[in-house]
Amino acid sequence: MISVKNLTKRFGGFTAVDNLSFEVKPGDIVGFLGPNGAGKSTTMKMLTGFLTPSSGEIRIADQAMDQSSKHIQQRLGYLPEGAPAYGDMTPIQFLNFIADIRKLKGREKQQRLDEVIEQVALTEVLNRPIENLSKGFKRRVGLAQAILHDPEILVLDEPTDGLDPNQKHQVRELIQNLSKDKLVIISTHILEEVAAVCNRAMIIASGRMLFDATPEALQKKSRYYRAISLHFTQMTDISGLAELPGVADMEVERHSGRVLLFPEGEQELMPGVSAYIKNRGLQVDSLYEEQGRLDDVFRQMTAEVKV
Ligand SMILES: Nc1ncnc2c1ncn2[C@@H]1O[C@H](COP(=O)(O)OP(=O)(O)OP(=O)(O)O)[C@@H](O)[C@H]1O
Repeated sequence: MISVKNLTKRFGGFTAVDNLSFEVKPGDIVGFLGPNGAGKSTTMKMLTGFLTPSSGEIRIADQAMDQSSKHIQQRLGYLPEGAPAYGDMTPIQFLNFIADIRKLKGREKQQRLDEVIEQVALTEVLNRPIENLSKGFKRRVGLAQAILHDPEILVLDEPTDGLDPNQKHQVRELIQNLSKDKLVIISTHILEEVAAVCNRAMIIASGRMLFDATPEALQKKSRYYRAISLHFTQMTDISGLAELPGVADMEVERHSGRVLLFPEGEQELMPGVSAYIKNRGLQVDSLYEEQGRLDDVFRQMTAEVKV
């Protein structure tokens, strides 16, 4: 369990993290979201004991970070932003080195190395200097070192940054397949990643917490949530759609010609829209209810925050 109270970090006169309080429990996979400079990396550095807070308290598994950082660090894995590693080492040398620091020995050490190398698909580059690897492979070396000792707590700063779509998918699967009693915090700029992997979304901007709930609850805040999206096969008079009961607003997307009908409150529009189309014999090539657009909510929430 992580418990954070009134966490603040100032750099000179600038407040990067501003009075954050939250708790994270085993089983939580938290997507930590925020625009550039929101304070995500700074928060993660404090959570992992690499940066001292200006004020506030961090407790992990009932130990205070300012008193027991070494103990806490044994229980967590951390992938920092960028890909810091010893560039002139090869991945296998680097991972052996990390395994020794993590006090893994003998059969267990070899077993963990084999497992992790397979999990993050590093076999083909094991003997090349890390500095010569592509960004994606460097990122995977970073991930491997974070999970090597099978920690209960994982803090991953943009784990899929620089990966190609297949690798992104693999890393998401890896995170999803971690045992259910782990506690994971992932920062990302990819909103779909949060919907795909996380069961909790936190949004910060200017160091302050704006939202902390499930990704579904975040989606529900979108103005597109339960909006009806339809596209007509031919030019059609659509003025009647805006008059249907429960329709608060209608928009036509200029580039696609797609019609969007926004509901008043929680009203369900699909039955009325379907009946309207059927009764008039109109031809549509697509008709569906939107789930809500995360990028839209994110923009709306973070745009309101003054930097
Ligand atoms: N050591 C430092 N000294 C001064 N300012 C810093 C330092 N580290 C971070 N900052 C500032 O604190 C703010 C938060 O930075 P941080 O890296 O935590 O943001 P972030 O949310 O991780 O951004 P990004 O998504 O771009 O990685 C930024 O304005 C940054 O310039």
